[in-house]
Amino acid sequence: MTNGGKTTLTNSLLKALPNCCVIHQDDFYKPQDQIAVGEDGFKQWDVLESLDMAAMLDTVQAWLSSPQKFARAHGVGIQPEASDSHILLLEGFLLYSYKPLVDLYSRRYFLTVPYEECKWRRSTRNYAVPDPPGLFDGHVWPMYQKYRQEMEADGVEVVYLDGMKSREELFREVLEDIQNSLLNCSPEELPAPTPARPARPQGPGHGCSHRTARPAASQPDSV
Ligand SMILES: Nc1ncnc2c1ncn2[C@@H]1O[C@H](COP(=O)(O)OP(=O)(O)OP(=O)(O)O)[C@@H](O)[C@H]1O
Ligand SMILES: NC(=O)c1ccc[n+]([C@@H]2O[C@H](CO)[C@@H](O)[C@H]2O)c1
Repeated sequence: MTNGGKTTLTNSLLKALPNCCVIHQDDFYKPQDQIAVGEDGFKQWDVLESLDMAAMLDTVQAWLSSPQKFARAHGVGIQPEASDSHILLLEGFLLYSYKPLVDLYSRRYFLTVPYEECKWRRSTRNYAVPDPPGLFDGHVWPMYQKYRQEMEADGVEVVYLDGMKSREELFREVLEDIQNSLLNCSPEELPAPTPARPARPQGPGHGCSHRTARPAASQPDSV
């Protein structure tokens, strides 16, 4: 959710994880003159239609087709000795409402804070386009509720994170979880070609999509 602490957490993870790239959803906002004005009189910054999600998907696909090339193009140093895994972090407030992306994720995290905290944090922020008076209660919060309800009704599974925890605690919690999922993707645990893959906790996803595709014979014993 807005002001849950996504950027703060993402920046810490980015520094800690090897071969890690990030894509920020806010970078895909349409130009301001293409943001509709709703019946409520507010510019609709918090609806999916205000973002160029096709362009965001293209960027994710570019990473999927070659994480090394993507990392090089974005100035991320490759550390081949660290592991042969690559990680892509997506950071944004409407990541689980755009169908073509929903099943691509290996892990889905959702930071939440209570209404009062969210409103307070938001009031301290300076966005490129400042919030007009009444935007939070008239648009931001209702849209947050709407999209979250839809996500839950659609059965999109997420790992909820309590955004009231300290920055450090959240960082440790998620870092550990990511490291565990990397371990669970070690070659000896990759599914054999014929039997069905055991159910992953978060639905189909891409599972080990962060692993750079390599011929099985050349894979190391562990990540
Ligand atoms: N764990 C935390 N505890 C207290 N304050 C936090 C925590 N994490 C972030 N903050 C503060 O809350 C505000 C929002 O943080 P941040 O920019 O990371 O959120 P965001 O979810 O990316 O917001 P946005 O809606 O702009 O996408 C900032 O002022 C930040 O310093
Ligand atoms: N990044 C922007 O251009 C912009 C402009 C106006 C409002 N916002 C707000 O950013 C949040 C998502 O990070 C949303 O709640 C928008 O209201 C962003």
